[in-house]
Amino acid sequence: MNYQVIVPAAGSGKRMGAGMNKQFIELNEIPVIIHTLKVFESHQLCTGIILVINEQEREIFNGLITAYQLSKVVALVSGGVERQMSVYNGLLAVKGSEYVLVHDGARPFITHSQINNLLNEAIISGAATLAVPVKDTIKRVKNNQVVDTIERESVWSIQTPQAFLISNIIQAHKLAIEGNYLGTDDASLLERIGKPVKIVMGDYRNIKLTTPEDLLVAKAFIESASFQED
Ligand SMILES: Nc1ccn([C@@H]2O[C@H](COP(=O)(O)OP(=O)(O)OP(=O)(O)O)[C@@H](O)[C@H]2O)c(=O)n1
Ligand SMILES: C[C@](O)(CO)[C@H](O)COP(=O)(O)O
Repeated sequence: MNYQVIVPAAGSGKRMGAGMNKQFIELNEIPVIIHTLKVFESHQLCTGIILVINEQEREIFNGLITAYQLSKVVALVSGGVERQMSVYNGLLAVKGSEYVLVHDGARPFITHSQINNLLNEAIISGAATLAVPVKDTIKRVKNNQVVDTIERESVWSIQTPQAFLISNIIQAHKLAIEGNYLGTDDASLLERIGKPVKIVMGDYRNIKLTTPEDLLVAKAFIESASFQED
């Protein structure tokens, strides 16, 4: 099944605190966003990458796309204030594709096999997300006081990519806008309108680079060569 992918990269990287968009931080002398884009560029079923950017960084992104010869980047779309708005802008640029994937620019360790597993489920169910079971004990807390302990077997850490039928995810985004709902991922917009989303087992290495210690982990993944692009 062919697909297009939206890659939101228009954040500011506040929690990373690098003084620049974390997409440009280099791992093994290659910017994070390039690691991410190369995986989709080399994935046979991907017919187009829609990259969502901060307008002020357009020249930098254009330069990188040229330098790394990323021929599948079909559009550079302006992002919004929140991730959800950036993805919505990306969705409006998808053309001629029944399925769409959404993948954070800041998750450079995605692999072809994970994408394939996700696509297989999306074909059956219409909507799917990669995720991994949480390893810690999770408690609900209010005012620094434990409220209760959540049954661990029912809690998963949600990753990207997430895969959707294009018509369903556009409808979910429109209804979220109408309802003033802001979610931290796209699957939640389908959940709130009662549409099922399947979980596909992801990989603990598919981390999102969010805070500075994530960079140490990322460097370790790369140096140990335990991460192999397949
Ligand atoms: N308005 C936004 C906010 C986020 N993103 C993108 O969504 C992904 C996940 O977001 P996050 O990790 O929160 O990135 P930042 O928003 O850059 O980080 P922070 O929240 O720490 O500022 C990133 O690839 C980020 O660039 C986006 O395209 N548009
Ligand atoms: C979409 C996501 O990466 C799934 O884990 C996550 O929800 C993004 O959240 P953030 O608040 O932008 O870090």
